[in-house]
Amino acid sequence: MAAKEYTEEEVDKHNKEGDLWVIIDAKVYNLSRFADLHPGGSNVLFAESVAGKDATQVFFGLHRLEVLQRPQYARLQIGTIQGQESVIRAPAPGELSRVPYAEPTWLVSGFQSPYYTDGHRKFQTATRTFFMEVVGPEAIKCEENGKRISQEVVDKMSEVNLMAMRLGPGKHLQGRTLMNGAVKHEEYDYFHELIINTELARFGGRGFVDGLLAGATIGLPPVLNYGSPELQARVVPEVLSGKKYLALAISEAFAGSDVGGIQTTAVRDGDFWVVTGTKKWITNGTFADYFTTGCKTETGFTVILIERDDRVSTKAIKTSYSAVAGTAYVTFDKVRVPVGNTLGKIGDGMKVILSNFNHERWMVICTALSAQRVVVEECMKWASQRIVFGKPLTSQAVIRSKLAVMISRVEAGQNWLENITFQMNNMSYTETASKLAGPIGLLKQFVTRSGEQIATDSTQIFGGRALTVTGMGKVIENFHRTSAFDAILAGAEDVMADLGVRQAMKKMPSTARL
Ligand code: HEM
Repeated sequence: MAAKEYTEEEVDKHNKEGDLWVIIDAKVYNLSRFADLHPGGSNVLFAESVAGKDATQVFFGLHRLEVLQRPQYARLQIGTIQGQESVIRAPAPGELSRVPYAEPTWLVSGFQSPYYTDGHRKFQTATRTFFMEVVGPEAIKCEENGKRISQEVVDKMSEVNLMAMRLGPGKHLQGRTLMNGAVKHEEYDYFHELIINTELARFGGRGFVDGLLAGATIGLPPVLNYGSPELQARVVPEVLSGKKYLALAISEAFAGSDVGGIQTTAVRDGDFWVVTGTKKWITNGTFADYFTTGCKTETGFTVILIERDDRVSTKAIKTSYSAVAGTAYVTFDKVRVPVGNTLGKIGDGMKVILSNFNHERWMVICTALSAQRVVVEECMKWASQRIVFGKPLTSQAVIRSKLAVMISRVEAGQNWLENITFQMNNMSYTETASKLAGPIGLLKQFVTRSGEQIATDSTQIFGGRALTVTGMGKVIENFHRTSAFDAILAGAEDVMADLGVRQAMKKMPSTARL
């Protein structure tokens, strides 16, 4: 950090080509040599109100704070302004945002919650710190370059048992040290998992949310709940330690939400299944070693764990979100799979898949809501720092009205989510399957419909900046481009809405009349 102090008068003398200083947030920057390299052009820097002056307001109308944190730009700072203190700073690892509605109320000072304990708070701090320090830089890099998450970061996630925790509470956590001891395995509940899902979606990249081994999160539970002890003993440790990767392979070009229509077939040949067919939109499929696969068998629908071999081929599908998710088209060409790899009973695959769907959908709700809250924070900051006609954007009633709707949607979703999470904590796995499928479906469609509205409103607030992949509006651009993923993956929005109502109709008492 440059220690030299200057007065504003001294800085003002450096206001021309070859000798150009500016002040941003009480810090003095020497832009003399940088001016010609400035991505926004050199002439804007020589404007009378900028050269040698305090350019804080104009700077934050055009750049994100992270620009000043990049090493190549941070080193342009040569000192500070005497008697002034810099006030703008990025949150430290683990720190909560103080922007209103940027955090759920349970994390806001002075607010109470019936659901969270001090243990959850401690876990939240440890988890946010971990994500900001270890995962965040990787998230930003991978979202941009489309490369899969590095083994180095996966290894660090395994050290804190992140993958295991993402499967929810259960015996698979026994004997593991969770998030460096921030929670004991017997205390771990769905609110801890909600915290993880919230933290992992805070980096403004929807592709990375799925690239962060979402495939195993949705594909391993069937192994854990329905695999034979031998299969579990081999596969579960490999996947939870990040040594092997796993994907859920249900959807096909032939069938999506209508799981019953799938065409991949498994035919018995002695102690083996011979599996033939294709799967589409398989998250993490490009790099998966195992595929939890929905197959048509003689007696119905059966789920089988298929290990990658030379009869399994995967091809990346170009989607509108980042290739980091490893979305694949998978072809099984007469793959021989031991019958011992069957998950659940033969012909009983629908039960395996349906019970798994609830947790998957709940997870999508958590991450979608978290991403929406990030959008609210971006809009709150932008609307405050963007000056139009001499006033901040927040002075426009139409902007405040959009913020009001956005905030209300996120808060409504959050409250409903916490209620459902509380029920999950107090129901058995089978009870969850029978009682919560409908509410989870309804909540998912509510949250994803909100997401579409939030995408539209935030784009209006950011204007042209929401249309560029980099710069001020990059989070909004990403959200707007990808919010439909949440509305489709794990069950299409309309199907979710319908499921919720159909489940409710089934429970209508025969005694009820107007
Ligand atoms: C330490 C000082 C500065 C640095 C390191 C810097 C760096 C950058 C960078 C990296 C960009 C590319 C866009 C982005 O990544 O956000 C940019 C764009 C720009 N900068 Fe600067 N800048 C500085 C100061 C200023 C100042 C004082 C002005 C005042 C007018 C300015 C005006 C612009 C403009 C107009 C753009 C284009 C913005 C857009 O495309 O939306 N910059 N600057």
